[in-house]
Amino acid sequence: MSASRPRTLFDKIWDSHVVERLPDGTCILYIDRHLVHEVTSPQAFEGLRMAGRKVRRPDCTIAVADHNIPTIGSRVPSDIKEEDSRIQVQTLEKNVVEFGVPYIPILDVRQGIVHIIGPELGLSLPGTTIVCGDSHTSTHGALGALAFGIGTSEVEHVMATQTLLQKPAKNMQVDVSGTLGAGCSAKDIVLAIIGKIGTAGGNGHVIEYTGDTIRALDMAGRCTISNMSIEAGARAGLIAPDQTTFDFLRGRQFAPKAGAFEQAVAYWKTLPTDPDAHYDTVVRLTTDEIAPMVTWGTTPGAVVPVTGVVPNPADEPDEAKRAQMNRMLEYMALTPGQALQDVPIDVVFIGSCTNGRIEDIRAAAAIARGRKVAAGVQALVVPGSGLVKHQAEEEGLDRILLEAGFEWREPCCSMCLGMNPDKLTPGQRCASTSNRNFEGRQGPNGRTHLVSPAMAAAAAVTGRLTDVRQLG
Ligand SMILES: CC(C)[C@H](C(=O)O)[C@@H](O)C(=O)O
Ligand code: SF4
Repeated sequence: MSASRPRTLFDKIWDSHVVERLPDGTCILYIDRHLVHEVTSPQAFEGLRMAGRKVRRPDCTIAVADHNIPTIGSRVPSDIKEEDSRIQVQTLEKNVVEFGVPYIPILDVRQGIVHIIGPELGLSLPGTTIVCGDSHTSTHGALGALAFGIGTSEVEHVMATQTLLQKPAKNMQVDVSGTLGAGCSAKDIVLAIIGKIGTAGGNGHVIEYTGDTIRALDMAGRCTISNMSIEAGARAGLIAPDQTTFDFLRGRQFAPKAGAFEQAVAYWKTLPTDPDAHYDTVVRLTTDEIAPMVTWGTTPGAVVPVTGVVPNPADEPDEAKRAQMNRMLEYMALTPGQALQDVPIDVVFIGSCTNGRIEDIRAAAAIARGRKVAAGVQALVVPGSGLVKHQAEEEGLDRILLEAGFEWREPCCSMCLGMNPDKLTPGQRCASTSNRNFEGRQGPNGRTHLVSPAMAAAAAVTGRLTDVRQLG
């Protein structure tokens, strides 16, 4: 492959990590960083054990438990009540010792959701390849890393070889331009993107997000967008590194230090897509298409501006889509034409690897300040990591939220998915800052409306889905 051909950011990272290209185009890619959690690693470690193999590069591997940890009460693994959860966490703690893998203990302040702590600790760096047995590994693409979610057998393969077999992806550009309107955030951008291209819109592609709206976002916002690339069907998301990225990484625990950092920046500056590089698919949005968004169905693409109404399946010409809409409305207990803002909610969840960063908690606290959670509503705020929690407490955000009647919890995936005690009960309706609204995702027969942190806080104080712009 000629080095002079204009290349995308994706092409550059890919080319620099190919160990071998097989005749059918499949490549063996070198993996720089392997993030490990308790859910998808037990069989992988077991496979190594059976084959008598080691983890080849423990120094490039780091483990943390996040999905199964309670956010309240004892966080000591042997105290976890649910058996599967307890076994997964205890198994991870046993495996990391046996295989010499660095591990962030649950009671360490750096513990948190794997996709929050990667960027936060400087483990996720521009131009690198990052994998994790978790679909939202796309998050790390916000720093200009090629980051894939992988399956458990691939987790074992990476542990054993530090490489991964991958077919090349197609390049997709999603360009967003304009100044974001009042009350809008990165979450609204990505929900609008998925609403436009659909949950299969990115199939087979790696999405690179470009445009002045993306450039203006801080790292938290960029992470939110890249995180949900997977909900658009894409293999990964990418945002070219720039000064915002470099400033964010400087001084972080695992980022290069001193002169090595400046050298790294010089390399990182060569990564952005060359002028005239080819994208297989291009999608453009302007901020005129973005309002505070809310999902009404059970896929992230079933989304409308909060000022909108529940769509009518009768208007959908495609029979299969119409049937799916009917099913979604039945599950969500909504009727066509109903105004979203009239929909009462029972629970609010602010957290997850999509929106569990300090900036998200600040946005929620700004709405909560001086207000009260509506009667009958349970509102959880779950920081994405111990460091986020600590920072929020330094800033007094916990007190603002507690005074308003929100619960302030310990870091974990929490109510993003029902793998720990934080679950919806059947029929409960939740305004959630997480990324998936699938049937039963937050608990059996729970109903999820995906929103931004500010929108979630607004729903908490009014007791219904609410246009945050009305709260000023
Ligand atoms: C449990 C894990 C494998 C899963 C994933 O891959 O994404 C989870 O994190 C999720 O968000 O559904
Ligand atoms: S916070 Fe949610 S989406 Fe993120 S890793 Fe945990 S379960 Fe998956």
